[in-house]
Amino acid sequence: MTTALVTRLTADDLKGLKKSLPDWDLTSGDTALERHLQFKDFRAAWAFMTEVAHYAEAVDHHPEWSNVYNRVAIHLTTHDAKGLTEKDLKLARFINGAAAEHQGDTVHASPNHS
Ligand SMILES: C[C@H](O)[C@H](O)[C@H]1CNC2=NC(N)=NC(=O)C2=N1
Repeated sequence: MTTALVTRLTADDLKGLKKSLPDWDLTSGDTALERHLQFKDFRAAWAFMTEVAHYAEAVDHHPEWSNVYNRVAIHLTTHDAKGLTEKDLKLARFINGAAAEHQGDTVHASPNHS
C-alpha cells in the first residue's frame, strides 16, 4: 500500500491544476475533477471507456462516469481519502492520453448539450 498516494492534495496542489490539467474542472467543493468528452459515435466512446477500464482495474482506482451514446462524463475522486489525491491526477493524465488516441473521434463537450 502506498500511503503517500492516499494523502489529499494540498490547496497549493489544487491551484496548479488549472494549468496542469486544463481540460478538467474542479468540482464538489474541490474534492473532485470532471471532464466531459464527446466522440464520433457510441463505438468510439465505448472503445475509450474500455481502455480506461483496463487501466483502472490495473491500478485499482476507478472513475465515476456515465455514458450516453457518444458522450462520456467523468468524475474523479478518491473515496478512501474523501477528496483528490495523486491517484486522481494519474488517472486524469491517463484519460487525457486515451482521449487523445481517439482524437479524430473526440470533440469538446459541454455537460448541458446533447
Ligand atoms: C478495496 C479497493 O482497493 C478500494 O475500494 C479502491 C477501489 N477503487 C477506488 N477508486 C476510487 N476512485 N477511489 C477509491 O478510494 C478506490 N478505492
